[in-house]
Amino acid sequence: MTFGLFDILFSDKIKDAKIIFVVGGPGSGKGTQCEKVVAKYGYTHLSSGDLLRAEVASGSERGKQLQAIMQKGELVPLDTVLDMIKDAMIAKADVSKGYLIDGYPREVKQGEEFEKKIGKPCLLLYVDAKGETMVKRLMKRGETSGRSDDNEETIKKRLDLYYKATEPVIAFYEGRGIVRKVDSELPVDEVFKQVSTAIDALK
Ligand SMILES: Nc1ncnc2c1ncn2[C@H]1C[C@H](O)[C@@H](COP(=O)(O)OP(=O)(O)O)O1
Ligand SMILES: [Mg+2]
Repeated sequence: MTFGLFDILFSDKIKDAKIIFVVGGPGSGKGTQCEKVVAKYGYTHLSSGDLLRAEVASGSERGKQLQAIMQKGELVPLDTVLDMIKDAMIAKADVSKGYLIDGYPREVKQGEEFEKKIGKPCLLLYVDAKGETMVKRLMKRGETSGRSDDNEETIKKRLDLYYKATEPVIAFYEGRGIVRKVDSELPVDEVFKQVSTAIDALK
């Protein structure tokens, strides 16, 4: 592996910024909590799903390929997501005190690649809700979200993939002692109290 000057400058810029992974099933409430963290702490919120959907909306060739993958409820290629996150982080490097990386890593390998190319997370926020709760919320969100993956068939696939691929991510970082679980069965503001406690504890 080689490092260019650009990479060195990048790591220098973000080395003091906190990196928080926000992990939880589809519809668990990651986006909802991240918005509140942005408002209270001024962190930069980067949702891998939103970045990908923006690429789809641009109508680019890459966007068309991504659309097909996401509609099936599958994971898009690792390098694609990581490049997008990195570009978005660079764009905010001068102003950002911290980054909320929402919906990434989806699998252990993605976490490892992120650390190699970008840096180490100081916290993994585990937004936990029951499967049935997530399905209910997604079906409701699907009424207005316009998201092509908020339909019953795709939701089931996304949940299966979450349990299979993403739960091991939580176990992986538990080994490092940086996981804080919040109970997202509770009302939004109650969940946010738990989120705040976890963030306030960061040095
Ligand atoms: N604690 C909570 N109680 C009730 N509804 C919640 C909730 N957190 C989120 N929601 C709602 C808002 C959305 O319509 C839906 C999914 O939330 P989201 O933040 O978009 O989830 P995610 O980003 O994890 O997919 O559930
Ligand atoms: Mg989301």
